[in-house]
Amino acid sequence: MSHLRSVPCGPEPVPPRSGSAASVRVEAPGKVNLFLSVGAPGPDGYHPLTTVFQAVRLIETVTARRQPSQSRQDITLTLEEPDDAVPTDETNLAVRAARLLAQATGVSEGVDLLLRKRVPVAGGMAGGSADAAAALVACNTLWGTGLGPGELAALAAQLGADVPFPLIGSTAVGHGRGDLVTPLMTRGSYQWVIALQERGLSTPEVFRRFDELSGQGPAPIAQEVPEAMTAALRAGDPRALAPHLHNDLQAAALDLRPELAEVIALAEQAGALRAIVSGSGPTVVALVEDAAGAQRVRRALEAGGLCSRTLRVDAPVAGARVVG
Ligand SMILES: C[C@@](CO)(OP(=O)(O)O)[C@H](O)COP(=O)(O)OP(=O)(O)OC[C@H]1O[C@@H](n2ccc(N)nc2=O)[C@H](O)[C@@H]1O
Ligand SMILES: Nc1ncnc2c1ncn2[C@@H]1O[C@H](COP(=O)(O)OP(=O)(O)O)[C@@H](O)[C@H]1O
Repeated sequence: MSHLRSVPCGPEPVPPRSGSAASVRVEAPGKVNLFLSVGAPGPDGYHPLTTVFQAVRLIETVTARRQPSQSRQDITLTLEEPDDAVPTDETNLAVRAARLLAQATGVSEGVDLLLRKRVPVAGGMAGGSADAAAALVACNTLWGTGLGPGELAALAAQLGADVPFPLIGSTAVGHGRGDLVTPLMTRGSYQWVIALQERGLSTPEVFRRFDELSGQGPAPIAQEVPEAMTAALRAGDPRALAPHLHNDLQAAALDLRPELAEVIALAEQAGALRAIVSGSGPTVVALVEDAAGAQRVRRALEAGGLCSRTLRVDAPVAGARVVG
């Protein structure tokens, strides 16, 4: 089913705009879920969510380059740093995004995409979704297709539940599959220590385990984000936010990867305000008060030997935007 109603889809291909830029570079952020309430799956297999996304300073970069006019008109993707875990074919979310935009707008031009990844792959931080959002914005600019934010969001939702959020970034509430996003007013900056795992977790597998663990059905989904959480975010108060961090998928992720419970415990013992699994995991994110706190938590995690790497990032940051 198409979610896109107002995009021109006529049979006439849109000719390339002469004189426009040869390349467009776009940055888009990864995310953490500050709150994730999951309901029972619907007939399409998708679970209704009430979630709070926060965009973190782990930035994906997609550069869209115009192809020489005599070349085959195609969509190609190259990774700046080759990674076996990231496909470079038609299944890459950035390629799917470019193709969907071309189809929706009748563009016949190709594009070469160059992708620089900084978000851990299959880590529950929506790196692939950020790539798709960045590719939509980059190609919309390169091709001069002129879709507005609402039209891009509708295409994004067709690519994946997590794709609309990196278009807007900052902090937002997600409903539906997580694709219906509304910006949330927040203040201040939040410091996170990110504990990475060598091996990712598959999102569908985590949702499946969630269903298994829920037996007769999960607890009713939270219809709204708890007021205490939105108040803490409005106040810009990480101490007040910490007790309200919540992830319904955490039990499923811990069931699949029991060692993550130790990662969480280590981070909290080292002084993190709170540590939780990010989205479907296996990345654990620890909210810390300041740089000194971050350093203590990173040291403890690295000494514990239960994660492959740690990073320190701040949040929130802006959504997909053209740079350079
Ligand atoms: C769990 C979350 C939380 O933000 O993020 P990640 O931790 O994976 O980044 C998201 O819901 C993931 O979104 P995303 O990764 O875009 O999901 P999609 O590609 O649309 O769907 C992949 C699969 O996940 C399951 N899925 C996804 C979203 C949803 N609301 N219900 C689901 O059941 C379905 O099995 C679906 O086939
Ligand atoms: N651009 C992309 N970057 C990363 N993974 C991608 C991309 N396109 C498709 N994939 C596939 O999607 C899977 C999950 O991607 P990712 O967005 O990194 O994780 P998550 O869904 O946990 O946030 C990867 O294992 C990979 O096979």
